Amino acid sequence: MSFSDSDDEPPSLVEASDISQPNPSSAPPSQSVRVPLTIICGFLGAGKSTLLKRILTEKHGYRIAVIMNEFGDTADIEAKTINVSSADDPTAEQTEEFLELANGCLCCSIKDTGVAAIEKLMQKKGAFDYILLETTGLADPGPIASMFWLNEEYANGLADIVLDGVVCVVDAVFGLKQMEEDHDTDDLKIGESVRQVSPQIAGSDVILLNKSDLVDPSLLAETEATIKQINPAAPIYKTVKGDIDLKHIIGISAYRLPPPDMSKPDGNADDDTHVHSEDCEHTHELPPNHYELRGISSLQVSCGILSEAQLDKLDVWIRTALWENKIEDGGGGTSDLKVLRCKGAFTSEKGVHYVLQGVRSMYEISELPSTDSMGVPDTGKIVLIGKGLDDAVRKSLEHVLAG
Ligand SMILES: Nc1nc2c(ncn2[C@@H]2O[C@H](COP(=O)(O)OP(=O)(O)OP(=O)(O)O)[C@@H](O)[C@H]2O)c(=O)[nH]1
Repeated sequence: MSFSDSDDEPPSLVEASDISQPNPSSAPPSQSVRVPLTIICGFLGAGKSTLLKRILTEKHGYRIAVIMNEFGDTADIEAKTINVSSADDPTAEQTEEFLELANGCLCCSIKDTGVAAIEKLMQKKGAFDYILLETTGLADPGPIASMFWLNEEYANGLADIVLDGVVCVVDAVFGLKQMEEDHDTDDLKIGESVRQVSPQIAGSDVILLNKSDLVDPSLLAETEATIKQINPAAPIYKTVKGDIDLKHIIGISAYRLPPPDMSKPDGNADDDTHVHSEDCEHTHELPPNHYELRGISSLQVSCGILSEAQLDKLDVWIRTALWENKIEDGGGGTSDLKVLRCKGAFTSEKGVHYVLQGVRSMYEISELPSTDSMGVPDTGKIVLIGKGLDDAVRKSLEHVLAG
């Protein structure tokens, strides 16, 4: 099922996407295979370009098209420059440039990350298996993610793209300070300030805590704990100069599979998804179910096996929360909220595993194919990330999930 607040019609079933995985040795994908795309966001100077430069220069065997706002100091990479011209856009040559790199990657420099530029990249489909899209340091990934997610209605190139996930690079030196500054605003307005880093963390599926070489372990642990409180569903990897195994950031199918920490009933991330270093002295507590912070916070509610009636009630609850930005608080009143991102995994009494994914007002509840449901527990969990997620919201959701 997929829904958005612009839908007037009853929900309709959407076919599971044909998601391709990176396959370095294979022939170019056929025209029918959708190209996965990962959005990379992060605050100014956090290390996005450094991560992308690493991807563009290392021998990893992937044929990745990287879309950057500018080449910067990667321009000296041994490469063949391709000019792109288009009959309908004579200025394309001035605004875009492609570099074919020795390691098989395709680097695309564009002045903006608008639809037209990405459609132009898709004209070269077959030359790459994967797209990484760097946003500017100020961009909230939510609207861009929405554009690529559930994008069947887009003509031309975009419908051939499937959103794989959103990766946020957080500056280990300044990240905590930036998150604290975000909490100076405690209303329900999102994106009022272009300086906010918390919406980027909230909207991401993986977090890279970069520049971890520059801070002491206690600050690193405190920053990590605060990120977890904003977004408990995203694994956090501590990195130096973007040094990360690509399998952690690409091909994760974040919009198709349950979040990694939901494969465990207690909600804690797998050790495999949480990289510890020898300096990593974890004195911090695991995040509580509800983090009472001004600004963006998160809420996790667990549930047992759900009846069909409960599934219907849950659907109505989510729709009301996401589309009307309010819920009934159980005492005859309503509570205002603003959900930026929601994720969930739960099981029906028929034994069907469902995955909930939501980006702002868009959401989807899809059946998890039996091939992906191995090891997924019958107990479920819903995670909401946004503003106004107070105790009344938690109780209201618990009430729906309890029967
Ligand atoms: N010591 C250290 N320096 C880093 C690390 N990652 C990036 N840097 C440096 O930090 C500076 C900023 O890194 P960039 O990769 O340009 O950051 P960015 O997020 O792309 O910056 P904007 O494009 O301005 O948003 C550069 O001088 C990098 O060399 C790291 O892990 N450790």
